[in-house]
Amino acid sequence: MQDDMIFITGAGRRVGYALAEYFLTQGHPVIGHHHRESVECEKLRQRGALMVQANFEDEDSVQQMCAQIESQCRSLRAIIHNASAFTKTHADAEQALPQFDQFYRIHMRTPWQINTALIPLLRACSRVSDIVHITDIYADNPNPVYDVYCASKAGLQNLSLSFAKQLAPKIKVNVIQPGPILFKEWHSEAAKKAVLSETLLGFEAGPEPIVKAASALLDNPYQTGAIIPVDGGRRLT
Ligand SMILES: NC(=O)C1=CN([C@@H]2O[C@H](COP(=O)(O)OP(=O)(O)OC[C@H]3O[C@@H](n4cnc5c(N)ncnc54)[C@H](OP(=O)(O)O)[C@@H]3O)[C@@H](O)[C@H]2O)C=CC1
Ligand SMILES: Nc1nc2c(c(=O)[nH]1)N=C([C@H](O)[C@@H](O)CO)CN2
Repeated sequence: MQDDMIFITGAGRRVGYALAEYFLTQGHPVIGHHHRESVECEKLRQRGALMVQANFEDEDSVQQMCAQIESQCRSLRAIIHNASAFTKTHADAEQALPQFDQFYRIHMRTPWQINTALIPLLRACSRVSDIVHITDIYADNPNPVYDVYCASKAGLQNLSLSFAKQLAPKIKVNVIQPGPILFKEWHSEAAKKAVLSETLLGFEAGPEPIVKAASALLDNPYQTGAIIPVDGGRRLT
């Protein structure tokens, strides 16, 4: 059983993996969630992280993951909700309707289910503990091409504010809103160029700015209910 662990969802790749690497390097015990196995998962295991698997569309899978965490962890320093799906809304309504379930489950129901199950471990932390939800600047100002995704991120953002009200002062709850952090492999060069032309600072950030924002939130004793854009100014254009 370990104390004051940091639990990161979607830790098997990209931003989530960068977060797990950083907090391990800072000396924190880390629990990393993954949906699919990856080379990065094995690297985290080799560094001593506890890796847990779950499909966030399946509430039983999530419940089993939470039970596994409770059996191996005496307290949590933080939960960072990073896991997410990202697809355009299908043009065909019949294909779009299942996306509502997918995004609702991954972005709203599962973060709520995890927080609710693991609040006792957050309260058992030796100091004030944290929940960080990673949403999107699109939660405030949606891109209609991704309307269902955006609405689910807005729902997560609103849930975050309820958790902040419910859990203070022992647990802080904050939101990070990324902008163009890491494109997908399916983004065309033209699409990337268009996005960055609308981004004041003009470059694809990489995961480090999100790591910096998460670390700053955990270190700041006087932020809860905060919503922090990390977007190169994209939300202003
Ligand atoms: N990348 C960007 O430019 C931006 C990112 N964001 C947000 O930042 C966060 C990190 O972004 P990024 O690293 O690109 O995220 P990814 O798109 O790479 O997804 C993160 C993880 O979510 C997990 N995931 C997807 N579906 C499921 C599922 N059904 N059950 C469990 N886990 C699942 C995946 O796990 P696995 O790999 O194990 O399958 C994946 O590694 C996300 O919340 C994203 O919405 C917001 C705006 C911009
Ligand atoms: N889960 C994800 N959410 C988002 C991603 C991503 O890769 N995974 N990417 C974006 C876009 O790249 C956007 O930031 C650039 O237009 C948004 N959300």
